[in-house]
Amino acid sequence: MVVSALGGTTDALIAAGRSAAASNEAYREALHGLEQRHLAAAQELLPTASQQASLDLLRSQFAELQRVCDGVFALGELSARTLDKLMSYGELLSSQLVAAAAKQQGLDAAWADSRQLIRTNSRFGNAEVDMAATDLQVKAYLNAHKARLWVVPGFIGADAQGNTTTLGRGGSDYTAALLAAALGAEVLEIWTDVSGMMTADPRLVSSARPIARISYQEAMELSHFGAKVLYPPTIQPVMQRGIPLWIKNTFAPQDHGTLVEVAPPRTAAVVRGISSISSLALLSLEGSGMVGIPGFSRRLFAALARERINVILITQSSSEHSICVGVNEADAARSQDAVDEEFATEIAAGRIEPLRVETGLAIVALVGENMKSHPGISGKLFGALGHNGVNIRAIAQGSSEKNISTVIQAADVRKAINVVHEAFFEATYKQVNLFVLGAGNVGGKLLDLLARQQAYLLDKLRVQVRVVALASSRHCAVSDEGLDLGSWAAALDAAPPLGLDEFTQLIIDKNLRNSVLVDVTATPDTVRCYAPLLAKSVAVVACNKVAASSDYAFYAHLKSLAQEFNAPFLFETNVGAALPILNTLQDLVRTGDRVQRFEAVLSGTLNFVFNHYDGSQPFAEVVRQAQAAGVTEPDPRLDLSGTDVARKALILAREAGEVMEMSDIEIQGFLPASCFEGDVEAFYAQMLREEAHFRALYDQAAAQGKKLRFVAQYAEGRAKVGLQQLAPDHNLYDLRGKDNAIQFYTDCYVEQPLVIKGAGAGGEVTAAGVFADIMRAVL
Ligand SMILES: NC(=O)C1=CN([C@@H]2O[C@H](COP(=O)(O)OP(=O)(O)OC[C@H]3O[C@@H](n4cnc5c(N)ncnc54)[C@H](OP(=O)(O)O)[C@@H]3O)[C@@H](O)[C@H]2O)C=CC1
Ligand SMILES: N[C@@H](CC=O)C(=O)O
Repeated sequence: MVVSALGGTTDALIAAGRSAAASNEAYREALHGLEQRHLAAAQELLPTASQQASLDLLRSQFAELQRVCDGVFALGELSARTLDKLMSYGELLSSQLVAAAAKQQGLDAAWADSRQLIRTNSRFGNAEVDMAATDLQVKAYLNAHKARLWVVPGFIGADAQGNTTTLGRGGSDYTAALLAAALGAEVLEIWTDVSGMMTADPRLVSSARPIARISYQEAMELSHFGAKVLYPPTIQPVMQRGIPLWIKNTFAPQDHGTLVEVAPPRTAAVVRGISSISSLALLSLEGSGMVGIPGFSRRLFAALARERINVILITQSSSEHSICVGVNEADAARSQDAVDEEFATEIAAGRIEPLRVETGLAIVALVGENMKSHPGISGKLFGALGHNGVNIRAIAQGSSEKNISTVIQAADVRKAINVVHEAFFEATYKQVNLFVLGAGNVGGKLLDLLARQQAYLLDKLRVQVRVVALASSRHCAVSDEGLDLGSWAAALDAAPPLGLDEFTQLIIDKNLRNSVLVDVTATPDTVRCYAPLLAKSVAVVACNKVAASSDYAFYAHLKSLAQEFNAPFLFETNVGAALPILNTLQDLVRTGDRVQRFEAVLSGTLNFVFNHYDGSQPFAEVVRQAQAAGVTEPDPRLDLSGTDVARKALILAREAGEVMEMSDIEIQGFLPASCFEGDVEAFYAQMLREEAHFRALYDQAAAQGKKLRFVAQYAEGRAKVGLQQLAPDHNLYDLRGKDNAIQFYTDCYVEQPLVIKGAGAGGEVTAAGVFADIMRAVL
């Protein structure tokens, strides 16, 4: 049984040593606290009658420890050798206590000093183990001494001169593995405080889960990074002897834990886990003077090795123009000096550049032995990162394909590791983070719809939709866990205001995976946040038509940002609400078809009005009913003037490939100009006064058995919108309620048009269309 120190002891001993070296007498107090803690542990562990020997032993060892620290205090210096000696007390004390307790339990137990077992070199602080000597010492010791249970301090060893050395933080696991290997143990169990190796660092990924079985190679790859469940060197000794290694949780022994073995059974998951390492610096040695000349890499690595700088990742492009290595950020400055000195002549001659050092980086890596037989793994990895705006600075993959490493900005690690985890672990749900602007007619319906569908999405699609921020023009509610959609209105009412720029910055700063801006306002203000968000790979879903019908240059800029940054910019509901009009048009264009012309009824409001108005009640009253039914724009004059239809015609023409501005659309209005003087109430009042005008329009059409329809027409680069009287044989005659309809004539649909028809306005259907766009953006 190998024992590590009581929690926090090693750190406390280091701190005590450092204060002593800094002439700070606080070390005495610290040692006293540690002593009390160990004495209390002894009293708790052993029966009163048999405590004395252990208490005496502890006191004498603390007296020794005190003398060592007094020496450090007197000298004002803490050497690596003395620090190793200081640190060793943690394990020496705890293991002697455990040995005493084991004997008390009636076990045939004995304590062995690992300094007599583990032989190392004299590199104090992180000594290297002499495996052969250790093997011999362990066997010789156990042959010479007899006990059924040996209790041994972990973490420490001794050099050939008998000086105490340490094996690196977490080194108790390593001690156990060395002993298991020397003894040819049947199994090695590591009892720790987590239930095994996890698919990702659980501090970063809440859905990370324990890995039941894993190969030595995979465990080695995972143990280097992230949540260090296992001290990395631990695996080597047991792997060489094929000794199975269990990682179990002391606090949940019933949990399965992780079995590390030669060949775990194949599972559906080709990726076993995802590792991450922060505080990385990328060193780039570049220059045309390197191309085709052997020896540059040897000199680069030798310069780093001389400084004892550990290289974490290596990559070189086939052009040989640059070599790139990843090192610990703490080693960056020393690396720069060492490499620039090594290549001083070539740098002076301009053959290579001084070493370029970039800090603030991190590695996210996929680990899995089965990846080698599966194409598409790296594609999926890069796709998942790319879709979330995570820029990959460097890539490394050996031909064994056990590990695919990507170097990214440290600020992106949490997002990156989560999207990669979502992409590779089926049982994991995908988290979608919404930032919603607008909670009016459509916005409110959307939030209620999300509330109703949340459970379905989680259960059936494994998608967790969260509204992280919700803003109206006066309030903004934010919740990192996602707002409770059952009470969004109360949360919004109680929330403070937030400006649009701050709202935009909030989305960028949160840097959450699968982020979507949802614009369900009608204002021109909000569209200014689209470009900065798309440039951060945040998807934009808008039923607000302002952006797509603004200046062509702005519309085209947003479309190109969406393409460049892999961020969907979706606005299906801009035309016909949830009817699949824009998606169908995009399919036509994508497949090389060309729209020759289209004819459409695109205003739910006007269709509602002309379907309900027959002179039996005032025209203005029917418009009010349309507004009450939620089909009009917040300002109904946009509908009645034909502007809303013109915007839709413009968006359709642009999506068909036309470069067109709003001023190119001919709007043939049918309302007297007087209706547009004043505010919305004045508008209604004036329509009432103009009732005769509307009655005349209706009567003329009805007299010929025709219906009034406000029609948008586009043909060969020209578009117009206006009121028409349609006969019963016209495709756009037979429309109910707030229906929209469009007929496309294209190179493929020459005689019989492609017709799309159905409810084309209203809060519910529009909300459903926005919801569909959100899903399209993230799935
Ligand atoms: N109705 C329909 O059938 C269809 C509608 N649409 C589009 O849906 C959009 C929304 O329409 P509708 O829901 O009726 O409009 P509403 O007027 O009912 O709601 C608009 C919402 O936007 C909020 N808002 C306004 N300015 C800002 C701002 N600067 N920042 C944050 N929030 C803001 C408003 O807040 P506050 O209450 O504080 O002012 C309100 O919550 C429109 O663009 C419309 O064209 C698209 C297709 C069909
Ligand atoms: N006000 C619009 C709503 C959808 O865009 C309409 O009437 O069609």
